[in-house]
Amino acid sequence: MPRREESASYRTLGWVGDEQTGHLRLIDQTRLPTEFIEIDCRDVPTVWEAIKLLRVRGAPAIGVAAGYGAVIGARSQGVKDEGTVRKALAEATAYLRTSRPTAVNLFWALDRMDAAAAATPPSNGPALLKRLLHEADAIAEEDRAMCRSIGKFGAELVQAGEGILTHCNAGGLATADYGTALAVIFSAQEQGKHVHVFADETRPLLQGARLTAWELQRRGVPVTLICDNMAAQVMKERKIQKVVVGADRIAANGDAANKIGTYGVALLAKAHGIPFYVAAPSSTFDLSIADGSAIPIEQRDPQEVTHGFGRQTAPAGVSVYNPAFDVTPAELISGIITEKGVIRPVNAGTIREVLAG
Ligand SMILES: CSC[C@H]1O[C@H](OP(=O)(O)O)[C@H](O)[C@@H]1O
Repeated sequence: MPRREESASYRTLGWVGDEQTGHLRLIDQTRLPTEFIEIDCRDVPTVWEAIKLLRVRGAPAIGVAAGYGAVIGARSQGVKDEGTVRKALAEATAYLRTSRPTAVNLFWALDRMDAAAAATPPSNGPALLKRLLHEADAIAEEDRAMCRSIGKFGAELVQAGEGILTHCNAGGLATADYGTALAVIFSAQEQGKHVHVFADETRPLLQGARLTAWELQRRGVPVTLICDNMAAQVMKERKIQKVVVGADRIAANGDAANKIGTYGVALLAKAHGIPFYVAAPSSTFDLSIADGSAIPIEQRDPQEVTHGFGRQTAPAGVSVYNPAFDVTPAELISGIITEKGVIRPVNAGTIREVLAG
């Protein structure tokens, strides 16, 4: 049963109860900003659907949701027999891997859940399930800590009074808490360095208009919403001194996949001499791929484009191209703000050095 509640401080998602009878609770982000609805996920298909339909979204938040989804799946065929729990976990993680292809955090989290089970010596079903919930909780807690550290390092780059442009939503809603790109802004604000944010609405699903503007308003950060096609003009008018965005998967050389439109913003920033930063935790790096050409780009339902805003906005049968992400080459990125420090210049060597730190 959905819960309607506008709490002063919200929790994007989290576990409620114990490992045997508890469940995942998450804000249904498709209902924001007009409705604050939380949904309780008690089976794996509900978690899968929540990820697929962006009820929960944002690379780190998807990873956290997948971790808890693995716990729900592991107990789905009974808890008593340990072999049954192991088999159910494997089926659940394999299924959750099919929900969305681009955010590497999904696969990173599910790998962690599978590895936690493999590293747990034979015991019994309840003990294994408790261990799995512990791992899912650790993924969430680590993400909270990484976001605050990203905020700390990122805020050092911010000057009071700057105009900062961001694209899509890389706020608390995209993570376990506090965000990545928005963490930079929240942390700067907490240090008394107030900035003005220009938020791209981010078609077709409007994460910027619906979610970033909502988050910033709630925290008292001045925000101006712009259409995606206005970014060049606000840069030309010298309203923007910095761009900070999130990421869904960063290759070993620093090429970064993020919401569609990010690559264009990076090109505009370059053309206007504006620093362009990516903020992402180490769990968003995929060092198994050399460059961005290997990042799978999700293709989404054409109706997201033709039936946005609650009405049909294109002729029936029109051909639609709807990639959900694009890849910004490392040479357009001034620095990558991680929980371990700022990677700059951005290249395979500096990435290895900072992530190893
Ligand atoms: C902090 S990662 C946020 C990242 O995820 C978003 O994609 P989606 O809304 O489709 O999950 C977007 O690329 C954000 O930058």
